Amino acid sequence: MSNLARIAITGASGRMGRMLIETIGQSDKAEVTGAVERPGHDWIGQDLGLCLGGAETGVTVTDDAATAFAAADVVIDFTAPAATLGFASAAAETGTAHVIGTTGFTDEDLTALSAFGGDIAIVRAGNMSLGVNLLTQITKQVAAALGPDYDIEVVEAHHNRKVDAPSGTALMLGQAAADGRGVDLNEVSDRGRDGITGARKQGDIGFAVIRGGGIVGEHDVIFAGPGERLILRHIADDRGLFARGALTAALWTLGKAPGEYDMLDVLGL
Ligand SMILES: NC(=O)C1=CN([C@@H]2O[C@H](COP(=O)(O)OP(=O)(O)OC[C@H]3O[C@@H](n4cnc5c(N)ncnc54)[C@H](OP(=O)(O)O)[C@@H]3O)[C@@H](O)[C@H]2O)C=CC1
Ligand SMILES: O=C(O)C1=N[C@H](C(=O)O)C[C@H](O)C1
Repeated sequence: MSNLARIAITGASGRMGRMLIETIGQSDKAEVTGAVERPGHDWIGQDLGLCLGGAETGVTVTDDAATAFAAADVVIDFTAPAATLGFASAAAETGTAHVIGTTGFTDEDLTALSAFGGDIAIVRAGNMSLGVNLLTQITKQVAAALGPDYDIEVVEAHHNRKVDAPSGTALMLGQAAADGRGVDLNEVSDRGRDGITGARKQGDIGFAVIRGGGIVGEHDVIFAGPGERLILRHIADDRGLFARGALTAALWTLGKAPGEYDMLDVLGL
């Protein structure tokens, strides 16, 4: 019997789903034992490897999440908010840990997700990379050190297929800046400027969004002060970065008590 961690992938045909399958395929610690797609998807009932244009894997793509999750130790989920809520419920039913990379949740979604942390280990992060999670810590530190005459702006750029804005990463960085300043992000965030907006309000944390081409993910945190600007930047060069982070998180959940965790917990930052 294999001692590899058994992983189910949701949204298997998506950009991140494919990258996760490739990354886990190269790992000597884990294997893909389940692949889930939405009902009616072309891949349902087909062998996962053949769907991806490779050799047969023996894993049949399914729309029955509960059955796929029951045969796995952990689910890795990069899909969409409504889908992830359903998958969290199924994972809680089967007692399977859930690693969530999906972004674009509302506050209500996040409250609903939290409830499942009582049943299973959930790791959720808007960005699974070491660099971005380190950057949240640095952002918090810089925001705490600089006074209110340093305006904080978060600028993010992504590919033209991305459906949510600002990105999950931008929101993590904005939250870190707000934490550093000891303020509530909801009260200071400025997320859309157009027309006669009036002057910038001191203390606001602004968000600006660029969408185009195949940009994997770029984030700047700008501290614009009197006579100087400090810019903290992260650039993701390829999606394998996020998949490797998600695999690290998945392996970390093995044997973990139920609860809500993030990548700071996983990475020990
Ligand atoms: N945390 C991180 O580090 C990262 C997070 N992300 C986030 O991950 C998410 C996915 O990104 P990406 O892979 O680029 O997006 P894609 O659109 O390429 O992939 C999403 C996949 O999820 C599937 N899906 C949607 N709803 C369901 C459902 N109900 N049941 C089963 N499958 C479903 C889609 O299927 P269909 O095509 O049929 O809709 C698609 O295969 C986004 O929220 C993105 O922001 C991305 C990269 C890194
Ligand atoms: O949709 C993406 O592609 C990405 N989404 C995440 C986000 O919303 O921050 C992470 C990464 O930047 C890529």
